[in-house]
Parts: sequence; structure tokens; C-alpha cells
Amino acid sequence: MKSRLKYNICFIKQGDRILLLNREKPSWMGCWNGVGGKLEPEESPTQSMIREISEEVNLTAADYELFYKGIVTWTVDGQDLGGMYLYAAELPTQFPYFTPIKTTEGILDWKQIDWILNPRNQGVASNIPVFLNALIYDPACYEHHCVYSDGRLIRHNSTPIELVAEQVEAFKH
Ligand SMILES: Nc1nc2c([nH]c(=O)n2[C@H]2C[C@H](O)[C@@H](COP(=O)(O)OP(=O)(O)OP(=O)(O)O)O2)c(=O)[nH]1
Repeated sequence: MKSRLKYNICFIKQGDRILLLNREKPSWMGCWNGVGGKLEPEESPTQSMIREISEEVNLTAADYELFYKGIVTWTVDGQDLGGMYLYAAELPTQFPYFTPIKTTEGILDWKQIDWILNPRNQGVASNIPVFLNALIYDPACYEHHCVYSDGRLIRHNSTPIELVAEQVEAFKH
């Protein structure tokens, strides 16, 4: 497990839509993104993800199926600044979850996958198109590496990752 990964993120899918959070923090204002946050000491990535989903979306692990999908890492102006664990969750279509909902974190709303992936869409976190297709449609795990310069995403690549046995254990619920 790489300790340089301080965050996690989950894209909760129901049919052809995904539950996104528009955080109220100045750094995220106006930007739709997955749910998640910072890992706490001693938490496994999956324990942390389940806690964040419970806190931010008020769903319990019994409500959805959770899939570990790899990591997103970033280099900013030549410095490797860490990254986040990446998860997908599937919420059954019959599960009632009505939006928009205002929470202490911001606004939660369902967004169509096509809308999120539209390259002209400026309203989502800039690197979501780098990993969302694989996250939804590809069963493999990837490291998605993003390179930023002067505040812009200038390059990215996605490399499949094989999990060793102890990682498979660590990513179980
Ligand atoms: N799409 C995307 N999400 C990112 C990037 N960097 C990054 O931290 N995130 C995600 C990880 C987390 O889910 C979320 C971090 O949100 P935050 O800044 O509010 O975290 P926080 O310290 O408040 O954490 P917490 O209080 O909720 O535990 O944003 C990025 O480059 N792209």
C-alpha cells in the first residue's frame, strides 16, 4: 500500500447516472466530483471509502456494491504530490435516492454519464475524463497518472495494475 495516497474517491452509479458532489469549499466551488475525502490513520482504503460514503451520502455498505478500481496520481510542476484511491459503487436502480440534496459538504445530484464525459463540459473536475471510462466499463484496475503544469492538465497515461494477494485482502470490505 502506498502511503503517499492520502485521499479516496468513489463514483456511485445507478443505471446511466452517477451521484456527484459540488463541494462548497473555495477550492472545489462550482466543480462536480465524486464523493470521498482524506484517509484517517489506521484506516484501510476501503474502510475509509465506506466511511466517507456514509458521511457524505448517507448510504451504508449494504446499500451498494463497491469495486476497487486502482489509483489516480499526480505530478504538479515537476513534483510528485501523491494521489487517491479510486472506487466505483453500483446502487440498485430500484433504490430511492432523490436529488438534488443540500448537505453540509455541498450539493449532491445525479448526473448523466454522457454529460460528465462531454469534453466541452467545464463543470466537472478536470481529470475525470482521464479515468471515468475505464472506471465504468473496464473491469481492470489502473494507475491513472496526471501531469499538471501552470494549473493545466498537460499529459496523462493509464497503466493496468496487478494486485498482489495482500492488496486483494486489504481492499475487501
Ligand atoms: N477528480 C479529482 N478529485 C480529486 C483530485 N484531487 C483530490 O484530492 N480529489 C478528491 C479526493 C477527495 O475525494 C476530494 C478531496 O476533497 P477535500 O479536499 O474536501 O478533502 P478533505 O480534506 O476535506 O477530506 P475530508 O474532510 O472529507 O476527509 O477530492 C483530483 O485531482 N481530481
